[in-house]
Amino acid sequence: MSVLVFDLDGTLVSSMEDLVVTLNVVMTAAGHSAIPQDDVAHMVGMGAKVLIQRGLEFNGVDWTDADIEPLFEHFLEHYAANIAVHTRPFVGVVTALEAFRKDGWKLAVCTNKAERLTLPLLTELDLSQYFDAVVGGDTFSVSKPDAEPVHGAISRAGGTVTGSIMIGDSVTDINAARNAGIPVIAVDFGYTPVPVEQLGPDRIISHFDELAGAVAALADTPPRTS
Ligand SMILES: O=C(O)COP(=O)(O)O
Ligand SMILES: [Mg+2]
Repeated sequence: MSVLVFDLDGTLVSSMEDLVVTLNVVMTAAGHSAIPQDDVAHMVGMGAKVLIQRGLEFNGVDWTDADIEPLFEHFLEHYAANIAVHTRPFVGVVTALEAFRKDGWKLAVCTNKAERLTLPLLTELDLSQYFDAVVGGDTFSVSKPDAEPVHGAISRAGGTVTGSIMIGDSVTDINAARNAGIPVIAVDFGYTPVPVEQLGPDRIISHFDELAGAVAALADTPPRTS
């Protein structure tokens, strides 16, 4: 049984505005400057702790692990309370997920967002029902681009690595898919400092309407491992 493994932020959902609001609440409360959204878009994809670290570096602040913890706690508290103010599924997501399920695909989420944020966000947006498994950045001891969360998502969804496909928006997802030994489709509307064209995904889509065609084209392609 094959699994479509979806990244979350920048792939299934447009979450940038809510992430920026929370990051800037945290930054300004700690006495640092707010960061413009276009710059934050280059910092998302490795979870909230890395987002905070990159935000501090953007503000020229030297940080230690001890500095990050209270900011992370503040981030979790504020983001959990404001998780879907602006965040919505990208256009065509629900139609595509329904069609894939009808066609017999298992579906999973594999995100670097913490599990305790990921599950409520999916519920809030009425997306939980479509997924056989949800893996967050802290579900396993390692996160994407490591292969383990991708393999974990596939096995928790009841599927096999062979035939499964990753869909993501950043270098982290593309490398995670490569490490996991599965093909990867990149969306070109997500959050990445490097255009996905330069990252060598197996296919690129610009709208969820194009996903079925890309999946069909890859379904019988042997996996690349480099
Ligand atoms: O950085 C994050 O919060 C998670 O991002 P992802 O869903 O793109 O893995
Ligand atoms: Mg992403």
